[in-house]
Amino acid sequence: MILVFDVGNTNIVMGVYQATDLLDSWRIATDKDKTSDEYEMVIHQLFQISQINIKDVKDVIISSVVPNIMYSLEHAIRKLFNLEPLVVGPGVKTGMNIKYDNPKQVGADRIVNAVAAYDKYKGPLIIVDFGTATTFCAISEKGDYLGGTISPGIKISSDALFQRAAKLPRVELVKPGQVICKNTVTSIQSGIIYGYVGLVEYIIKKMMQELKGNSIKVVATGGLSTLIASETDYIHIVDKLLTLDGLRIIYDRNREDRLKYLAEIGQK
Ligand SMILES: Nc1ncnc2c1ncn2[C@@H]1O[C@H](COP(=O)(O)OP(=O)(O)O)[C@@H](O)[C@H]1O
Ligand SMILES: CC(C)(COP(=O)(O)O)[C@@H](O)C(=O)NCCC(=O)O
Ligand SMILES: [K+]
Repeated sequence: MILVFDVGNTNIVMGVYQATDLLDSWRIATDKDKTSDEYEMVIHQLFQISQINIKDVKDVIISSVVPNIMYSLEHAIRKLFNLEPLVVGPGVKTGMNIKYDNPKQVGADRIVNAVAAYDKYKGPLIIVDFGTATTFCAISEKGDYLGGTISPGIKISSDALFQRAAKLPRVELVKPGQVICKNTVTSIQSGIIYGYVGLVEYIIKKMMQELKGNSIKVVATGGLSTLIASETDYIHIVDKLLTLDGLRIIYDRNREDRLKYLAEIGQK
């Protein structure tokens, strides 16, 4: 059994895998103020609620785009599982060729998504992750990570409006049904959601032109993927488990090195 962590700017998503089966998954808020003891307590409680034995976890892999919570989280993991987690980054085999100017600069979550999507759906591909930011990533037919775009996420875009315009309220992110709206709340919902659909369709269209390939699949993931995918034909697949599955796949690609490491710490 392995435990995977996807640390995003809004949420930490955890999953427990037995071979390729996801036994359970949990979502907690990313909180830079939580101490290692607090993370330890929350993780411990989640295992108890799901009736999974902590001792059955043989290894841990993390992908993070939030450096400043790693100290607390890794410390909690060391205490709970008695091992040093594998952190996706330089030195970890992903099996993917990263064609970014500086490959170290790409968010680990984007690489993990790309590994999963290429493994599950093959290339050429466009991956859209509706997280705190919305990222688009292009993957070639032979599986190279080509790069992409980063836009402000749906939730933070609407929050910015609420924070900066005195008369505008915070709204629930639901579709108002029509684009011409007759009150403030639905007008904001319309502008944010239908406006966002426009952003998504235009970026996908431009990416498809640059990719030039045929039958390019578009896969969406992240908290708000269903909301946008339900409004456009440009998104072909919604896969909420993309990042967790990617972590499981990357773990497998590093399994031999990890088994050596685990044998070493076992001998201590
Ligand atoms: N299951 C869900 N249903 C609806 N909205 C969600 C869900 N999970 C997350 N969200 C919202 O989607 C946005 C992005 O979340 P998430 O994908 O977890 O971001 P990140 O990966 O950046 O932490 C957040 O505003 C969050 O509140
Ligand atoms: C773009 C991101 C902020 C997305 O993070 P998320 O919305 O999943 O929290 C993250 O992937 C990141 O910090 N990337 C580094 C910059 C880059 O990918 O070029
Ligand atoms: K994410």
